[in-house]
Amino acid sequence: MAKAKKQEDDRQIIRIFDTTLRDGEQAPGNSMNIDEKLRLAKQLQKLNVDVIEAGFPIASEGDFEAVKLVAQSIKGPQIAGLCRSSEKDIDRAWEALKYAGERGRIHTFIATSDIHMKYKLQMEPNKVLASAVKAVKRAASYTANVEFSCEDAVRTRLPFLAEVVEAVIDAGATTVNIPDTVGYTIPVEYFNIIKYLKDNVPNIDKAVISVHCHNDLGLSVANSLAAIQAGARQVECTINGIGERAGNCSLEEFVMILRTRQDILPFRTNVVTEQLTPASRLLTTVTGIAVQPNKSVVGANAFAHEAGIHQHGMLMEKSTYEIMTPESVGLSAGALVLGKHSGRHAFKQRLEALGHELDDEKLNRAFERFKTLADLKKEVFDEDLDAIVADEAREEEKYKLGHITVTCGSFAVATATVQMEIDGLAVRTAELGDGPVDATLKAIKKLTKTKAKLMQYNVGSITGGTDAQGEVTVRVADATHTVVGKGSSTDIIEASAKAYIHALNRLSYKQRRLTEGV
Ligand SMILES: CC(=O)SCCNC(=O)CCNC(=O)[C@H](O)C(C)(C)COP(=O)(O)OP(=O)(O)OC[C@H]1O[C@@H](n2cnc3c(N)ncnc32)[C@H](O)[C@@H]1OP(=O)(O)O
Ligand SMILES: CC(C)C(=O)C(=O)O
Repeated sequence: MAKAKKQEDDRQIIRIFDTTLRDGEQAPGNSMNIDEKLRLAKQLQKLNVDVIEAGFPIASEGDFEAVKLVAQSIKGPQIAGLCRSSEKDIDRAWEALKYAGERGRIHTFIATSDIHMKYKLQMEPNKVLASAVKAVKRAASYTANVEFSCEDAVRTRLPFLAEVVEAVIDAGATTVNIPDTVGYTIPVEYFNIIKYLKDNVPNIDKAVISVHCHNDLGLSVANSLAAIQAGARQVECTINGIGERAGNCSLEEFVMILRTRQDILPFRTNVVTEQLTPASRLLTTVTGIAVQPNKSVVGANAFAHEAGIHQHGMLMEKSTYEIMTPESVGLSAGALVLGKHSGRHAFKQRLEALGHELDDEKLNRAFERFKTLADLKKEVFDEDLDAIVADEAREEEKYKLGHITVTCGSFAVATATVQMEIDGLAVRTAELGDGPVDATLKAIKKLTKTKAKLMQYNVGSITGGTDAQGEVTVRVADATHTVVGKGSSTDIIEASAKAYIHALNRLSYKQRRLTEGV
């Protein structure tokens, strides 16, 4: 026992820097409002990540407020905000981050590759170097917690990269990030870049080396792993691997590699891995973007054994086909079955285990919806609960669905009568359509007078069986924003209406903030 504990202590800590709320948000359809960022930040706190990058404060008033709120509310992890190497960005970042005190981290960056310096920044290398040093000094005048990133480090000439790294450490950077901004490198090359810096930058040990890998060639996790083997001690990653273009290194995959291969990897993280599935689900609930079923660690099939030979092996001895347990990533095997006889305590406890915290009013409404659903379905699954919470957690809704009546059939023209509340006023109309869903959405479009376009419509079922809830996801765009809306119900017409109204509410929220300059 003591020996195992000693081995655990001897393993080197890899700091987990979560950038779901910043780089993760940079993927289309993933942008989050202030309340959503705070909900996710609370889950990241439970996950016990070391750093939460909460946003890019100068990007908008909304992002500024979100970083500030996260800095004020979250205890434990450090809170970072990203900024360019310019005084106004850095000053603005600190205005939001100062609420986290010593845990506030200014993360400033500038690109160092020839291609970025020449075409994008249109700056000579010596000017970029001077700008990096000036930025770090400015940031260090506010806090000792300064991270500097050499954007596009992987395509940077190595001697210049080493020169920049040495200079920013001298200027006060305590973490230096070597990003693979465009997801271009491969493990052995990345290992050599980190090793080169370890061997050629005299003051390198005064800072933590961080890595930030994109997934354009599907190598972000493998590259992050190679980097820690070469000496990096912070890994930047996101829940579900979301992020700009093909995304970032997936937090759950990276963390579970270190946990599962303790036999050959002398590293560990502080992450509470049992919170991984709740974190993944909460993100899906917030963005409305599902993870693919075969996604490692958190996909719906990650622990599903289909083939007879596998099932036989599992029945004899789980380790024949299971390299990590579902419980270790927070899948609640053996949890209480929720159904129409369940009470409020079990319901609340299960929601909390899934990462959902609702205030009393929302909890009561969610509980009522759960009971209604339990009357319709034999068993209520975790996925059903996620869908209920997704509906209840919504804030400030302009549009509310009342009733829908649909007539349709092989010989009938589909007709939908929809009743809604708009800003508290009851309104009603009827429309014909090419099928009941089309008629319903047309009626909603008419009532809301929206000019937004429905770009995508998908319907699926949350669980199996003909009593399963249908889950509809829509993508809707107006002139300035694209949003995703989700709705669920055992009736797919109602699920469609809910998804469409959810998207219109999100657009209206964004429009309001734009008009208010937030
Ligand atoms: C690799 C990454 O993920 S980097 C982070 C990406 N995230 C974001 O861009 C956040 C969202 N961005 C925004 O809201 C806006 O782009 C803002 C507010 C940051 C800037 O907006 P604008 O002032 O309109 O500039 P715009 O985005 O069009 O162009 C970027 C400008 O910053 C400059 N710039 C880019 N990176 C840096 C840097 N690290 N340091 C200093 N200047 C930089 C560009 O050269 C360009 O300068 P110019 O306006 O003098 O030509
Ligand atoms: C600014 C840095 C950290 C970044 O996001 C990237 O290089 O991809």
